[in-house]
Amino acid sequence: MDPIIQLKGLTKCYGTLKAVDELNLDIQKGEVFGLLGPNGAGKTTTILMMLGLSEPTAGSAWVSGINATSRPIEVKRKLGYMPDSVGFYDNMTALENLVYLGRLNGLPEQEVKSHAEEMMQVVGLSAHLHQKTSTYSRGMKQRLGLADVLIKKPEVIILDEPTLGIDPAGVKDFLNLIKELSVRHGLTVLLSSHHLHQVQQVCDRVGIFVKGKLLAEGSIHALSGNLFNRDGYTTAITLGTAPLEPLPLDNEPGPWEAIKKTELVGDTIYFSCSNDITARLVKLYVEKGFDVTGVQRKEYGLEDIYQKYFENNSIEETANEKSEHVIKKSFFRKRKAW
Ligand SMILES: Nc1ncnc2c1ncn2[C@@H]1O[C@H](COP(=O)(O)OP(=O)(O)OP(=O)(O)O)[C@@H](O)[C@H]1O
Repeated sequence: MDPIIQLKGLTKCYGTLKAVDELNLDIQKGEVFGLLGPNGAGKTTTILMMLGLSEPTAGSAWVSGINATSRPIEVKRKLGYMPDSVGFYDNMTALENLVYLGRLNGLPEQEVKSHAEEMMQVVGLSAHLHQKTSTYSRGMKQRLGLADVLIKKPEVIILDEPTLGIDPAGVKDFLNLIKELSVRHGLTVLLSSHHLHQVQQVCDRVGIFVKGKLLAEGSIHALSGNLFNRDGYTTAITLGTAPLEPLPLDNEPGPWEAIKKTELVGDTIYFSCSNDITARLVKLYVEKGFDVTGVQRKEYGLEDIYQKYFENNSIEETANEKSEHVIKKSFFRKRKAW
């Protein structure tokens, strides 16, 4: 099946600055794709080109087989875009707001109200249909924003930092809702965010952007696998009594040639290996009569993946309040021992 989103050599220059640099990306129908990158990486510029709101310098963006640049109006019918802050008419109720937007989007008069009510139900706001949006919390406004995006029955929704300013419980609910929409309704979701933990929870695949280029793209599992291939597997074994030195394995039968480095720190031995031999190591220590009190196999999460891909890129801090603390936390957080 053809990808629902296809970016082919997509490039955007502002004067001498290449904001987006020959971007190639395919996104399949029903996928939840996470766009990750620091401020100024080119995410918004890419989204604007997909929406047909900005013209590429070179290359093309396709949505449902429609060229976003040459047929922007048709593309907008396929796409729903939710910016990081959604505005409503405060003096109108939530339902009135939605009905108004539905009419603007050309929904037939006989179905606009029932469809708006249905969307309110989908996003969990049925109990607040007739409440003025001025009294809505930030989390409720984001849900209403989603209903607003869904009302025109898009095939793809693009969400820019959708959980900004929502409390942790609200974030969890919102992410679950996105996932559910994707699974139940086959909706394709493009989520632009700095919140790595949230992206990890909800996205099938991620793309890591920096300085207009896509440095890596794939499932978290695949990207994590790449790092294992590059850096190897690490297993930490903690013993009840601190050994004087790691076991000399030279004369033992087993896959020990996989071990590249061994390090003893306190009562924990760290093994860096070319493949995963955790189970064999535990078995060996138990057979030798040691009390094994802890075993940990290093797993790469999205934060590690992000950090690794940025290792050789200097990160410019910006004054953008929106994500400054999140970026700092992700990039400069003291690494754990391993
Ligand atoms: N209209 C414009 N004119 C000139 N430069 C621009 C324009 N829009 C964006 N840029 C520049 O292009 C680069 C990419 O910006 P973009 O807004 O796409 O990044 P972003 O990844 O969305 O960042 P953020 O996370 O801060 O929203 C930045 O260096 C930005 O300053």
